Amino acid sequence: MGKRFGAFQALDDVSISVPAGSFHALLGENGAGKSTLVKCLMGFYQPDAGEILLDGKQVSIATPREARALAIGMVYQHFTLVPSLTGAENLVMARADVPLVVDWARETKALDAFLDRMPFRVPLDVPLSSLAAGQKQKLEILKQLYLNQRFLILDEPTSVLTPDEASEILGLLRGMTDRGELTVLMITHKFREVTEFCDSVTVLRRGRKVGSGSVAELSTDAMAKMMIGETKVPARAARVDHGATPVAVDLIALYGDGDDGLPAVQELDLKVHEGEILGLAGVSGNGQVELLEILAGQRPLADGRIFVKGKPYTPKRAEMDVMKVFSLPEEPLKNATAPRMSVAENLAFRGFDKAPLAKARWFLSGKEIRAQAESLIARYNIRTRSPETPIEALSGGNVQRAVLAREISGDVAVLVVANPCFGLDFASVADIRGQLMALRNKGTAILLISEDLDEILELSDRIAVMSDGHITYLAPAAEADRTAIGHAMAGH
Ligand SMILES: Nc1ncnc2c1ncn2[C@@H]1O[C@H](COP(=O)(O)OP(=O)(O)OP(=O)(O)O)[C@@H](O)[C@H]1O
Repeated sequence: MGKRFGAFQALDDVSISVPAGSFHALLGENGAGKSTLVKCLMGFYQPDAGEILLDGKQVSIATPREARALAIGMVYQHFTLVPSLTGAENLVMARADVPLVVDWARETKALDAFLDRMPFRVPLDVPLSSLAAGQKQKLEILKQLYLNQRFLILDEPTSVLTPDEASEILGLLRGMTDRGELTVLMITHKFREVTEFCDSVTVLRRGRKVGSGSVAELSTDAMAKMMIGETKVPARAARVDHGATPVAVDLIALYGDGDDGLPAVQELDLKVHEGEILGLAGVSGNGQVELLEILAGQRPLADGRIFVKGKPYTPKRAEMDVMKVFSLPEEPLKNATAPRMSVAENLAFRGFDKAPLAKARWFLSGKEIRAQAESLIARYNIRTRSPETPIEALSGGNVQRAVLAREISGDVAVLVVANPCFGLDFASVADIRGQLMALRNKGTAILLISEDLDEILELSDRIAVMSDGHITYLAPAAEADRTAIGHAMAGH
């Protein structure tokens, strides 16, 4: 298969073969071409070279609808089901032949019979929004099985799950492939998932296939080497001991509402000191997103007070600018970029109205904006064809890197980040975590919101847990206890 975007060869003569009933991993660094490959298989893109053989027969897949008719389905990193509908409604509505008037009594019976044949169950009678992340992801998979998809493409399916949930779901899928009920092609950045659940692996680098083989015969090191070639993983800056430092951010009795109008952040108190990483753990959906949005000025504060370096702080652009408060939200393409604007323009959002990017505060200097972009692209290793490329054309990991570059490249007093390494390959994870540590060492106060407990344990000076909108646990990292954190996360 080959695929070009303009002059850029995103996939170059890549062949991959997935035997029926096997579990195949697709590995590669950010921008390697993994999504492009599966989008060609799903009919989102048309490959411009190569062919697809299904059960030995050549097929053409012009649209996702045609992929679906061939029993090829895909599960994404983020949830795609409708939160306000129940599981049953989501499943039935996803069908191509959904009738004008649904006979719910009949459908419920049919769904029950369907669930009886499945290796796992999910409550289908409650709105999706009331299910935990693991349950939602199971339902995404059940939906594909309900639609009779027998070749499942999973794009980093465990990013939003806890390690236990991830193991459970991959274990169940592995059981189905072992019984020959399913064939799986999974994009992942986690070597553990490859070694524990997959039979074979293909590795892409810069659009080309650089290796493949049976998992049993490949070491993690060999796979890592194939992914990044001779590139060196940067060594992490050591944690500098600052001793006691002043409070940089003081959050006092914060309240904020969620999208449903119900309180999402409730009586939240938290301090982050200069030169400290405060790790905020929690199961997703406990108010972390809303807290970040309040601090980033994207959601109104219902009540409470925020101080930055002792001064009252209102999260508006002008104050962020003066007090040097920066943030990286989840899903940065959606929440922190203008997708169709160029990489250079997106990188200029923080400073476009100031010298040197603007002259006399009114006239933007295209030359300066481009020069700044070129320097950030080089420094943060953002893989883009040019600074003028729309940011939505970058791979997921590179969008993440671009937004981080914009937020952390200047003088940063306070940084609020949510899942900064989401979807990044292992070398980029090391790089970004190193950058966060270096910022902390320079004195930045970092509030690190993450669903990855290992990330929190690795980076934080102190660890807090957020549950049901407020802080339920707080301890210095050296004294933090995994079990106690787990209990606090579960709301005990
Ligand atoms: N629609 C598009 N237009 C232009 N270029 C694109 C488009 N989609 C992808 N690309 C480019 O193709 C390359 C491969 O991107 P792809 O999304 O396939 O990478 P990936 O391996 O899935 O990365 P990640 O792990 O970050 O998701 C990237 O350099 C990207 O910028």
